[in-house]
Amino acid sequence: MHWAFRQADSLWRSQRRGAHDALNSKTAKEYFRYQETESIIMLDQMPTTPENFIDHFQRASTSLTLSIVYGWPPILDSAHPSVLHIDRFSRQLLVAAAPGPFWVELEYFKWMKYLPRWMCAWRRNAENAFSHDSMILEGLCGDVQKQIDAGDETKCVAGKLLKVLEHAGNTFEAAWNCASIYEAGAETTSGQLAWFTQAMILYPETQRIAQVELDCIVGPDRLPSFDDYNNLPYIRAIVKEILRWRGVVSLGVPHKLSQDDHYEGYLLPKDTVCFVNIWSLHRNTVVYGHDSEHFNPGRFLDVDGKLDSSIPDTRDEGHFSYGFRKRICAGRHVANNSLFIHIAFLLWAFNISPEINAHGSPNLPDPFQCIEGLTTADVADIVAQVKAGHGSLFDGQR
Ligand code: HEM
Repeated sequence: MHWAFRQADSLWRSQRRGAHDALNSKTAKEYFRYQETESIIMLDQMPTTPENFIDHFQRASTSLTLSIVYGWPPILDSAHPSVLHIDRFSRQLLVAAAPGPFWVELEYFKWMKYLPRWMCAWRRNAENAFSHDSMILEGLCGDVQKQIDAGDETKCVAGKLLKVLEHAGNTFEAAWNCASIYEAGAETTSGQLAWFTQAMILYPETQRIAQVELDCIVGPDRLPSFDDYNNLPYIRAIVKEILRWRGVVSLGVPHKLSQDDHYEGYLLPKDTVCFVNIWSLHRNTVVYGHDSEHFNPGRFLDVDGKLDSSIPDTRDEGHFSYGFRKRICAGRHVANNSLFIHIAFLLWAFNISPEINAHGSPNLPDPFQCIEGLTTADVADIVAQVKAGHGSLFDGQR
């Protein structure tokens, strides 16, 4: 079902090909417009309820993924049923993927699969969640299929995958395949933004360096955009460092060995479930230096301030948060772009600082009010002008 956990068989290969077509570095540029729109909405809404910053991040990430995967217009409400659904779906997945009740039948107590259903709460929960989710996901894909049948040109990922998988005659797989992208893309990006907020509070000097860069390149009279990408190396270094310092998938995605393997004299038998300790790799002082525990975007810049992420085996990412080799995250270009533009917008518009408590000292790091103030009084005006210019993108919201 969820193809991040699927064996690398022929169906996985065709899904991966479809996802590559839809999410590769070149195609990812087609989504710039959506990503900028989500940043504008975030800037517009954040000052009203800055304490709910995580809700704003979740709304933006879910809305973007729905646009990319199913071609939806932006959703504006962080309590929209789709935001809540993706949140519940991801939590279920985390529980199912972690060693625990859902592994009993699969791995260690195989005899338990012969127990009657009424004795197995884990099986009932999994089956109920599966039927419920399948219904929602098939509905989402079904809407796209109707558009295709009506002859509408749809550029969304679901449209592309439905065409690829049509040959295999497997629309149910297409529904789960799209859902895997939808799920993989939403919570991860918003989680990274939450860690970004914490980094800005704990390392205010990095926030100031980034804001000086934004002042020089963007200035106060317009919003940042992807056209500034090459001229904002420090913001791009922040993206890499957030993923290294506090990657949201710090133990990777568990995979089963397809054959016996040997590591440092140990036999790892076929079917062993393996995790990669990415957290530990990111604290390797030989690779990242003696300050590897700390948040320091400067580690990704050379002496001329240019981006330098030449860490072996990371496909130029400079970290392992997107996984490895043929299973590497299919959406990493989209994720990097989202993080870049959201972070540029947030630091252009706001100072992120901790709440000061009744004793005059900051509440670090939690609980905290993250947004203390706008960097310039004109932010609201500029956002309003840009929203007016982007009129069509804000039409037909769900
Ligand atoms: C900061 C955000 C993200 C992080 C940290 C992240 C991380 C990961 C990791 C660790 C994997 C598993 C790699 C493995 O199996 O070893 C993965 C797989 C995947 N990710 Fe991401 N991801 C992010 C965002 C996205 C986005 C935005 C999308 C899509 C729009 C996406 C789509 C996928 C897909 C489809 C897979 C399954 C690939 C496969 O098994 O072949 N991810 N991601």
